Amino acid sequence: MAASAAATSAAAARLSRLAPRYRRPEPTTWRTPGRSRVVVAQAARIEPLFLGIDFGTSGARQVVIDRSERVQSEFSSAYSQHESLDTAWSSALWQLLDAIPADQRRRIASLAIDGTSATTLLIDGDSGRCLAPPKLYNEAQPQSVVQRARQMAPAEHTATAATSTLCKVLAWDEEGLWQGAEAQGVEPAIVHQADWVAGLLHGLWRVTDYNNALKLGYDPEAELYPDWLADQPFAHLLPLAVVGPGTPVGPITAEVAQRTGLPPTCLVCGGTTDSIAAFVAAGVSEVGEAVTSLGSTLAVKLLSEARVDDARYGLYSHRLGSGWLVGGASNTGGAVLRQFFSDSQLAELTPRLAGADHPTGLDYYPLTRPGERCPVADPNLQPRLEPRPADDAVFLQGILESIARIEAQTYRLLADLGATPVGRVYTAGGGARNPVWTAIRQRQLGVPVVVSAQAEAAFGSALLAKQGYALANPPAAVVM
Ligand SMILES: Nc1ncnc2c1ncn2[C@@H]1O[C@H](COP(=O)(O)OP(=O)(O)O)[C@@H](O)[C@H]1O
Ligand SMILES: O=C(CO)[C@H](O)[C@H](O)COP(=O)(O)O
Repeated sequence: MAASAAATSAAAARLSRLAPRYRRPEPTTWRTPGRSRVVVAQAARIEPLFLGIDFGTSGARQVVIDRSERVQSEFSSAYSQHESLDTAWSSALWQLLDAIPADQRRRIASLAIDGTSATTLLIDGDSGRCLAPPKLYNEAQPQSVVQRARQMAPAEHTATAATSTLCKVLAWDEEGLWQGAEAQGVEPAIVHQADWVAGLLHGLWRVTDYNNALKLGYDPEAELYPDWLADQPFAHLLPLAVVGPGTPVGPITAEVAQRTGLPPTCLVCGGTTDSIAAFVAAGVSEVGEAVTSLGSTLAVKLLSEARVDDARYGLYSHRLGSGWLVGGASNTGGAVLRQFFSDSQLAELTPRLAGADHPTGLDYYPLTRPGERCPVADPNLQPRLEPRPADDAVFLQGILESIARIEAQTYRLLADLGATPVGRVYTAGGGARNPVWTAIRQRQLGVPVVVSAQAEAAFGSALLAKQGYALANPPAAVVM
């Protein structure tokens, strides 16, 4: 324990030395002749822009917005299928940054990144190099590891889910991976996908946000690692700084500024998870309003007065400012659709669907492979996609209806467990573009399903970047 305590203090000392190098530009002051007033005004500056980057399952997207939150440009990049995950993610990042129009790139004042939740990396804490293949958000870990998590964490804590970040850390612990790296003089560290991508830009490898840290076991209310986690022999691997989404962290490195053309003062801010970024994008503010992310997976986020945390059903509560986002994420979703239909085939088939007034009666559980996270946490739940009708339009509607049924079941379960009942649902992700699916979902949910002006995760991260810039650049004081 002494060794790990020393390692923790050494790592903490190193991070403090790496404290965010961000220096607020000094406002310009001058004395107006003949009068005692001092007017403090910001130096004339270029109108800033804010960049949000969403690292989803199938690809990454970015949005650039201005102070009025108008979209100035956007771009997406599918991940290469022929590279390691981390290489595909870094390639996508540089492609996205290169795609920002040059006249906008030099005005990017801040950025924020969201990623898939519980996608976990074991890295060299000095260089960010991966020490093992990343473990994706939906990769369930062995039962032996789940048992260890259940022994150390509170009952039904989300960190005890087989797909949790904690279980992934315990799997590497059981394999002796971090211990082996340490024996070779490497400083191993645990980060999430969004943290790692941000590290490529600011060079800080021990920083995360309290949304991504939830499934590790971090307590976002107390803002600390609880003793049951901090006392573990691997605790020194955990992120040393846990910030709120949109909190200023530090500027990009000089090398990144040189490589990308971003200004050297471009501020990297605390990120979040993809479904929470979508929630931020939707601009939801009323308790009882919710955002369903219909991407490769189905993620549900409901603004609730009461927390709901129950790993049996894959439900947990994320903090967002002073509120609680209750929900969970199912393995069902667009990835199942993509197994059978391309996006263009979906667009072609949708007008042929019978629609909400003519249900198919098909009862599927659409999964790409065995294993479900929510509304039931069962790593062995089998996909159910039979019988397949001869008509693809009927088959497609059967899948859409079944995903809608899982979504409605999740919201009902949240209400049964004490969450504020859902009153309105916004939709994010690729599935939001399907009006027939929206009508089917509305029939199942029994509440309005509305399209928000913006519900894309990248837009939500851009709003977080704008927030971080404002925190680092408070309005100038005018002293008369
Ligand atoms: N017209 C459509 N109707 C329903 N689903 C669609 C449609 N177009 C695309 N999708 C689905 O959207 C998903 C991609 O959404 P996206 O938000 O990019 O996912 P992710 O960010 O999880 O990779 C795909 O799995 C695809 O099947
Ligand atoms: O399914 C996912 C990938 O798209 C993630 O699990 C999703 O982000 C939900 O996680 P969280 O509720 O922690 O945001």
